[in-house]
Amino acid sequence: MIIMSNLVIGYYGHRVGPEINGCIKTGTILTVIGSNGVGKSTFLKTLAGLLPPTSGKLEIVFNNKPKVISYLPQIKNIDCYFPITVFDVVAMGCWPRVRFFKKINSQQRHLILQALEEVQLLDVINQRIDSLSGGQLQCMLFARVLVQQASYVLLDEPFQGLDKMHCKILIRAINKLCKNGCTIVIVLHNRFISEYFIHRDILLLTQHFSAWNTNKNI
Ligand SMILES: Nc1ncnc2c1ncn2[C@@H]1O[C@H](COP(=O)(O)OP(=O)(O)OP(=O)(O)O)[C@@H](O)[C@H]1O
Repeated sequence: MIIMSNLVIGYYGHRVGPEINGCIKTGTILTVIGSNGVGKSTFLKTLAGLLPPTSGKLEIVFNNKPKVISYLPQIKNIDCYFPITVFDVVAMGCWPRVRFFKKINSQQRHLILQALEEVQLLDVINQRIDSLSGGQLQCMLFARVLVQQASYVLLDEPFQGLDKMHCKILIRAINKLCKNGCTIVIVLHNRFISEYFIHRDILLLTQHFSAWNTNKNI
């Protein structure tokens, strides 16, 4: 569960967007919507621990779950020209457990193959990532998220540039994660995608207020 009390987010003490109060329940999918520049990505970065709250309180409760938060930034912020294969990128999801320069074991290899199968990328496993399409790249990065086996998954516009087929693949994988007890926060521009999520909640951010809504008709 994530509890936010009078949470104000921003950069270097400068406030961005409204004050946020509320709670993200464990095992739910929260979609964050709002106009450009209102602070959706800033909110995710704050949840990921990459930015400190400007003021207010943010509490992330893990209980007995692993203290792992997986964060997938917008694809425009990712260097896709690095000479590395699909397998290697997804294997990076094991790093927190394996540490650098150690070999992955057969169990981890199985996890990587399973994640690539989930997003239907097994056939490009040994390809360099600069040979992938935008949709394949996005799915590969999501496969890395799956390998991390996080308690919280934070996704910034994961459907950006995806066709219908790849959207379906991702929606199915996100719902599966949720069924397995993961808590997921997704920044979305197309709010209608949230209708396909199970156990969903919506957070609307505007310049002046934040509002929660469990029904889709915001
Ligand atoms: N690194 C940064 N340093 C200072 N200000 C920033 C930084 N990144 C973003 N901002 C500012 O914070 C505000 C919110 O940006 P953010 O990216 O969170 O908005 P957003 O709601 O995700 O927008 P979009 O829908 O366009 O992706 C914007 O005014 C932006 O200029």
